Amino acid sequence: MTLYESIGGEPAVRAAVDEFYRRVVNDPDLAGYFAGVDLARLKAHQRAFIAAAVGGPAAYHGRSMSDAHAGLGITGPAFDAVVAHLAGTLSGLGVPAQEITRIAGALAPLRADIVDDRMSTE
Ligand code: HEM
Repeated sequence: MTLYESIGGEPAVRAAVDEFYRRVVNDPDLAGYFAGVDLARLKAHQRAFIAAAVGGPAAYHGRSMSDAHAGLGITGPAFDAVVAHLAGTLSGLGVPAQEITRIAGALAPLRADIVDDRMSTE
C-alpha cells in the first residue's frame, strides 16, 4: 500500500491540499511569494507538492522546477518553511513521523533548483 492509499486516497489528499494551502498563504513570511499568482496556479502548486510527497496518481508534467521558480527570489528559509507546512499538514492527517522525515528528505534534492542563488549567502 502506498502512503497515498494509507492516508485515505483522494479525499484525504484533497483535505491535505486545502490545509497546506491555508497554512502557506497565511504565513506572513511566505504570503508575498504567492501574492498575485492566480488561484489555478496556486492550487496546482499545492497539488503538485502533496502528490510529490505522498506518491498519488496526479503526476506533474509542467515546467521544470528551476523554470517554474526562476526569478522568484526564494530563500533557503522560505523553502524550509514550505516543507515545514507540508510536514505539519501531514502530521495532522496522522502520517507517522518517520514517514514525514522520509518525505522531507525526498523534497530536499529540489532545493537547489528552487532556491534562488542570488538569495543564498552560503
Ligand atoms: C519541493 C518544493 C516545491 C515544489 C515541488 C513546487 C512545485 C511547483 C510547481 C509544480 C509549480 C508550477 C505551477 C504551474 O506552472 O502552474 C510551482 C510554481 C510556483 N512555486 Fe513552487 N514548488 C516548491 C517550492 C516552492 C517554494 C519554497 C516557494 C516559495 C516560497 C514556491 C513558490 C512558487 C510560486 C510563487 C509559483 C508560481 C510561479 C508562477 O507561475 O508565477 N514554490 N511550484
